[in-house]
Amino acid sequence: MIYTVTFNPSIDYIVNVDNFMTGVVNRTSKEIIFPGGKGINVSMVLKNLGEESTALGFMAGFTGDAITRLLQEKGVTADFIHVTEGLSRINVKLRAQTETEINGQGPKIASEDIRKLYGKLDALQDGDTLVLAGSIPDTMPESMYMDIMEHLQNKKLNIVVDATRDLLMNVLAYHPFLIKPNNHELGEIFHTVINDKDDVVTYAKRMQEKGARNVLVSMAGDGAVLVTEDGQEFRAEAPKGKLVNSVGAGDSMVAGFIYGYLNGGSYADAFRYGVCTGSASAFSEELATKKEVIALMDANQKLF
Ligand SMILES: Nc1ncnc2c1ncn2[C@@H]1O[C@H](COP(=O)(O)OP(=O)(O)O)[C@@H](O)[C@H]1O
Ligand SMILES: O=P(O)(O)OC[C@H]1O[C@](O)(COP(=O)(O)O)[C@@H](O)[C@@H]1O
Repeated sequence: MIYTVTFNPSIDYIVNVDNFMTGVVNRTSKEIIFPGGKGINVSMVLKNLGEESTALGFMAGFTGDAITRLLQEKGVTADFIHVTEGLSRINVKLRAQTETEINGQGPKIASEDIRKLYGKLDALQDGDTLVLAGSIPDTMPESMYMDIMEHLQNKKLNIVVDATRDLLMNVLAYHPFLIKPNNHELGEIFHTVINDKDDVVTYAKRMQEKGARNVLVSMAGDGAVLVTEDGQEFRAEAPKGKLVNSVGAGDSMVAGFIYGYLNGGSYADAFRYGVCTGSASAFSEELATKKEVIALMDANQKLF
């Protein structure tokens, strides 16, 4: 089974504003609402690819109810813990001359709620995949994902972590199966600017030295790099296409990687599916469908 955990789900409010200006009233030319948050996006894309998963995490308030309902409509199995203080986030994605994101803080999660999550995680069995993805409300310790990995360390799980800074760095000692920073996040960790794929490989290997098993680094329109625990190295340019909505492209890549790994059985398959699923989401308004992913893979065989 695949489980995703989203500590901080969101409603993604994506607005287009032509000629956006600060300090005045702007009007939208288009607006869309999607359920979001990294683990939730992974679950939704897995569903599109035909792979079942259970989305775990925390919901609060009317926004939490709306996210739960939207997921139900999409047929995603979810088992969220409802918390009482605060609201699930509304994350604003402003598409104007440039793209700007404003991501909220999220509700208060009490220690009793964390105990409930551990209760659900105790049902995981050897061979399961667990995705810990996204930020956590800022009232929570940066050791949160590490604590979960420590709690589960006696089970043989493939744990995927998509997080930034200390939340990510703290888990490395517990040998996550996969981490997926983007090139900017990877550079930030080492206080450097990453310029090209050679740099990406260098710093991805440093993440392996710190404990990560496989490191997938996404580079938006510049493609991706994967270094694996068995010493393989994969590089790919991104498929070419018209960028429509990049929100969720990284999460789609994680879903594609898991799907490719579980169904193809090799890191080469995982990488190919990861890149094409990320790009298929970037090229469409909504998250990638299986048809879009397959079409992109067929058209881009030379990239891999
Ligand atoms: N403009 C784009 N053109 C083609 N592919 C893209 C584009 N943006 C994202 N992708 C695909 O999605 C993957 C993840 O995107 P990225 O923006 O790096 O993730 P994140 O949202 O986590 O920063 C990329 O590696 C690439 O395969
Ligand atoms: O938990 P964080 O880091 O604030 O990110 C949450 C946001 O990231 C997303 O999951 C999209 O992530 P990606 O574009 O990196 O795939 C949105 O749905 C959500 O608003």
